[in-house]
Amino acid sequence: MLESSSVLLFIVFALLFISLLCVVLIRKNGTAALIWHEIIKEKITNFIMNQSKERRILNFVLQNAVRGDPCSVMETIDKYCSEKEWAMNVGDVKGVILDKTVEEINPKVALELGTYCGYSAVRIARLLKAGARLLTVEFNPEFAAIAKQMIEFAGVQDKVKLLEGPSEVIIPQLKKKYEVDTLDFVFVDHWKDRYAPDTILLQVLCRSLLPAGQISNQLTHGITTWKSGRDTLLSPSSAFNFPS
Ligand SMILES: C[S@@+](CC[C@H](N)C(=O)[O-])C[C@H]1O[C@@H](n2cnc3c(N)ncnc32)[C@H](O)[C@@H]1O
Repeated sequence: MLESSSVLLFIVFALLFISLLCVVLIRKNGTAALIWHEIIKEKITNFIMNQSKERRILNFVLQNAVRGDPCSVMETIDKYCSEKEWAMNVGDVKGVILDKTVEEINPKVALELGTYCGYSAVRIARLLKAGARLLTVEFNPEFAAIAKQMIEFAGVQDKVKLLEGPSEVIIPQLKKKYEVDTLDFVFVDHWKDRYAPDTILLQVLCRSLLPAGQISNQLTHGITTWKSGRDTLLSPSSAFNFPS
């Protein structure tokens, strides 16, 4: 009797110790925090609410933002993601750098690789001048559906075309299927392993209209890598031209 109660006591203390260890780890270690928040906690919340995080973000926007006001949509997404759940939007800090680049380049045709919930698409689209357009590429059907609603709610749907599918399939179709002759601005923000191959794909597609030897220079000079190393802005000094 005494033996079994001391075993039970040991288990309780061991569990308490492990829980305490986990809490300290989550607070002190970035990777542990990421695993807890982004994998374990998110999966539990999705299961309990029977709803994805991206759907929760959209619902929060639909309930709290002003329809037809892109800035209100952006602010509401930022509020949700800073107060409730982190999400992989470019966010308000890096968003300011994105804004500056878009304003500086003033693109007629812009391309975004990686739409997610549409945050950066709304952010870019609100700065486009009349007649300019943004093509944004997303291969996850759930994210694409959410982004479409987000873009429409923000009132920028006339400036944004969402192309659903993998970037490596969409990029070669830009010229013929989507009537793109020139790309003035590319925001590369999809999965990291596609950064280089898709950049090369864009290079190859515009090769014949650029003087030999200038392509790599032009691209190297045009690329700004964010501090986090995650997102890349591709803003060549002159546009990407697609050969006819
Ligand atoms: C970091 S998120 C994009 C965030 C978004 N630009 C923003 O700031 O609001 C990356 C997105 O790229 C998408 N993605 C990743 N690889 C892709 C590919 N090869 N083709 C199309 N979409 C891709 C993912 O599904 C994800 O939604």
